[in-house]
Amino acid sequence: MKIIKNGIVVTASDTFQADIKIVDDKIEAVGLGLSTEGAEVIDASGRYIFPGGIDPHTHLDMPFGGTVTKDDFETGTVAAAFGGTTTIIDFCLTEKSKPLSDAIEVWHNKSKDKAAIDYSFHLMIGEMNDHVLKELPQVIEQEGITSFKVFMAYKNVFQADDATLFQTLIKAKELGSLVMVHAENGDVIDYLTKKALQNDQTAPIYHALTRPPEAEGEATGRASQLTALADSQLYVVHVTCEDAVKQIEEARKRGADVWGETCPQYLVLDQSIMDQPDFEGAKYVWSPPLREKKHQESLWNALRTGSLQTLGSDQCSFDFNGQKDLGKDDFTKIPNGGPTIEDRMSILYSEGVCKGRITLNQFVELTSTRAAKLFGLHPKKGTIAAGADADLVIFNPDVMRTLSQKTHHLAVDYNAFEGLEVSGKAETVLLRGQVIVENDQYVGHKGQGEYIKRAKYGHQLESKVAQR
Ligand SMILES: NC(=O)NCCC(=O)O
Ligand SMILES: [Zn+2]
Ligand SMILES: [Zn+2]
Repeated sequence: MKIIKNGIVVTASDTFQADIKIVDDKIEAVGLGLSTEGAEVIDASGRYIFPGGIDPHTHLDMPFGGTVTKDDFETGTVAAAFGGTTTIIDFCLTEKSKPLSDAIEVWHNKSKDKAAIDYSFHLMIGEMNDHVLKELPQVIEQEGITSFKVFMAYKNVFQADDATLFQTLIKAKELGSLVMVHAENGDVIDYLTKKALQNDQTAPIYHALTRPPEAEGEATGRASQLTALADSQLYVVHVTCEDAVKQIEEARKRGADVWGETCPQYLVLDQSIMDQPDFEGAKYVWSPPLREKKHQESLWNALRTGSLQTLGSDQCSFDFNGQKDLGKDDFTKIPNGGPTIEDRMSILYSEGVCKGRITLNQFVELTSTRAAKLFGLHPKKGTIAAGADADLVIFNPDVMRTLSQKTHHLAVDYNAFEGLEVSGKAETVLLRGQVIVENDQYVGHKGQGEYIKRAKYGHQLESKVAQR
């Protein structure tokens, strides 16, 4: 038994002083003056206690562009734990010609006995056909995978057509699951990319210039309309720009169930960083790309007003030396993505809460509670309440630190936020009642993270349509 004493408990709805009693892997009680008899006491004076972070968007040990992400389920989840994240949902990539179960087995093999924190999978749908339709109910019932990802971009690689997206929306509704989209117009991007290369525009900045905000806005609007037509629900991953935010806001005003996620890189970095000499811009090649600075204000407003509901990391790291440089002479060959899993929560706390853009409770909602609800993990995860898993972060708001590759816990050879000063630090992290980070050390063990089967219909509880 453990008692965390004297901390300030913060949930998505409340902030209050209380002790937390933990028995085995669960929270047994939250209240003032809990008896410490026979308990191991953790003093949290002057600290906040947050529910463990839930990162709904990661790519660990993922093949992409002829290489594989540098961070895998071991290094990536240890780094996540240092940042206060105790659950991730990783994207399981499928191949069109193979059964879905093959891909899921591959992802289990990548993660089993490796993950330091709890984990689950979303499943990519590349093409809708009779085999997929037949397999989906089993995937949901046996694997507890209740969310499906459709890529509207990456032509000739992951991109699915509108018929696939539409049928996935219809089927997901029938099966109580949620469709997620990477919303960019892949055909337009393909055309712009080919034109750029014909004009010898090969540097990293052209990655951004060939993927304009309009291409994201158009795809977001199209996916939202198809969702309304299918009377289904949609979660838009990595929203980067005003164009896409507007589409989500309009869809929500019309009463549609469209939710959106943004990521820390889009909140604090802008496109100008990609136009550096010596190929440095390759470190910041994401899809969708970093935008002009003006878009950051739209994203912050959307987080504050509830038009965007979650913060994912989109962790997808490649070394600068030896991986990003595959695209030295051609930006289309730079593997897309960056290291963000560890700093996701710190950046939102420091840039969001400390700068008065969001409240403490919104911080918890955006980094944990809403993802738990939308993806069928709540109330086991995402809150501090009797009966929930004791996934907890004891957070010191008074520490100032500088984000850097020298001090991060990822394997990748650079930090996307190098030099950024942040306030606050996840000092002690508990996973299901066990301390896994304390005194700047990882004290858990490899494979401690468990695979989580998620519930169906979680997002329906958040549904505007269902509420009506
Ligand atoms: N975002 C990115 O650039 N890489 C990861 C794959 C994806 O999410 O599209
Ligand atoms: Zn994506
Ligand atoms: Zn992603």
